[in-house]
Amino acid sequence: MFLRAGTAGLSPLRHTLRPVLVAAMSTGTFIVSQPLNYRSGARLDPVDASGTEKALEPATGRVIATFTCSGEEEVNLAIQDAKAAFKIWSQKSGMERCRILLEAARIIRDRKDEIATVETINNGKSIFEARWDIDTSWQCLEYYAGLAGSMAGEHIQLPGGSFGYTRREPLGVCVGIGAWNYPFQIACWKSAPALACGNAMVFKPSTFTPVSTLLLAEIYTEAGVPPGLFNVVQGGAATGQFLCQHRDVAKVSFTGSVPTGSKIMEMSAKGIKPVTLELGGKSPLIIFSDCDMKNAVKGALMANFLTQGEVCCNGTRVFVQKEILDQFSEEVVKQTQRIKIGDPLLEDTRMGPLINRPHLERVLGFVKVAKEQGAKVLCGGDLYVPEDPKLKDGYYMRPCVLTNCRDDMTCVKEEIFGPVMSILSFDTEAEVLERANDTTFGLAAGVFTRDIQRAHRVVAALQAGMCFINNYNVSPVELPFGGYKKSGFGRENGRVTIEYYSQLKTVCVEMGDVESAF
Ligand SMILES: NC(=O)c1ccc[n+]([C@@H]2O[C@H](COP(=O)([O-])OP(=O)(O)OC[C@H]3O[C@@H](n4cnc5c(N)ncnc54)[C@H](O)[C@@H]3O)[C@@H](O)[C@H]2O)c1
Repeated sequence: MFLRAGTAGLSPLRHTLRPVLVAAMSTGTFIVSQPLNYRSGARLDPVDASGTEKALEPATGRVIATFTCSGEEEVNLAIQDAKAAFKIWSQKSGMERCRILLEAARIIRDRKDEIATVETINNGKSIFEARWDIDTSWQCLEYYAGLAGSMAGEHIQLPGGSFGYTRREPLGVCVGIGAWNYPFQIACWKSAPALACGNAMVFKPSTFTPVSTLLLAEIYTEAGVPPGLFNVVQGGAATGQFLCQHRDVAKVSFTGSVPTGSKIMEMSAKGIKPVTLELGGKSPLIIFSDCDMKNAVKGALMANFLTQGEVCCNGTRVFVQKEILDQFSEEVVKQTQRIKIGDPLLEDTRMGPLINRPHLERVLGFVKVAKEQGAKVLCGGDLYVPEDPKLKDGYYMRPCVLTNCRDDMTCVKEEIFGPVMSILSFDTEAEVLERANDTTFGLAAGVFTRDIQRAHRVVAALQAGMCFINNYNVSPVELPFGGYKKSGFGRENGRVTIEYYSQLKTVCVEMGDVESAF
């Protein structure tokens, strides 16, 4: 299969100058030779640099792209370009924006396999899962396309026939900064509401996963957004800082770690820019003894092992009521050992490699410390070397289940961001709530029980922005997603996100004479 390049909307000159992209889409062969920045509706190399980076294929450890990180001048150009496109886009009606976003959603849906393949190659997650990510990506565009046409203000009657009204207006040029675990999906979850509200966006992917966002940029162009409306700049912290500090940026939406989120907030504070922060977590999953055991076990695996455990909202602190601890642990281990690890492009693989070698070593380090602190490894937690020789330099490990865990252990307190589940036992509802909330994070939480009153009572008491009852880690785009406490603020998805990408203008209209104090 060949990677199809979206070309509609490009000038003939640009089109013919465009280098031929890539390559056979199988593990060990994919190379990106095209530029990875996107501005004015075309791929290009940045005019200045703040270093170079290499992107890897985690399955094999191969370099698939070497790229230049954008310097200050390139960031300026991307933002100026977005400003010009904003002038055109913000004047369009909601229905006009709706049609273009629907077309972009259609193209993503049609190219799902190809985009999922690129995502799998650059991120390492299984192709099975990557297709889910692409589904929640086009669904997000469809959802906000649907809302674009009905965005409206209010009309408020005042005394004497006077009245006021409100206009819901876009913010301007928004910046999106993404993490590496859901590269395409994060770019969609930020850009869809931003564009639906009439904004432009400059997006910076993680340096580990620069590739798939370019496909989104090309798709937006093909669907008919004005050139410059969605630009991509590549780079790390330096490029991110140029974006956050830029005076013409109206808003920053960030997905990543707590320490970086705190820096983003500081930089944005100087320009009084609103920020959305989607940060890390150490979420609790509470399994009561009256649960449906089969579903609770499936829920625990969903809560821990998607994308090799590199998921912000994972329920990694699995609290199990004492009566069922042994039975639950035994079943979880059985299911975990069945997870097929290996080449992420194979249809039956369910766990691919971690993102890179340092991260793999960091995750294995957490397992080592857990053992030293008294945890017992029920399964996994060690390196995995696939039989296929082309995978020997990939970053694989066996998914790990730890038991005998205590609340004060490092593996229970810190975000590991790898396939490591910590099982803790509890006696009472009051006790488990106290312990579940004893964390500085508050992204997600889950509860498995057949007692409907208990389920709602428990989620009401949990300090987390996204709570699941009798399931875990499903992401319907209709539901708002975001954190409490140090997991951030602002929301993505759902109707409420319109509030985070727009502002209200109030207009007060006098129908009589001015009543003056003078
Ligand atoms: N809440 C969510 O929705 C969500 C989703 C995915 C990941 N995450 C979190 O993201 C983290 C993992 O992602 P990561 O390792 O890419 O996080 P990270 O904070 O290291 O990087 C995130 C992004 O910020 C950029 N960046 C780094 N320093 C910067 C700076 N000083 N100024 C501006 N930009 C800067 C990076 O280049 C990258 O694009 C985990 O903590 C995970 O929980 C949260």
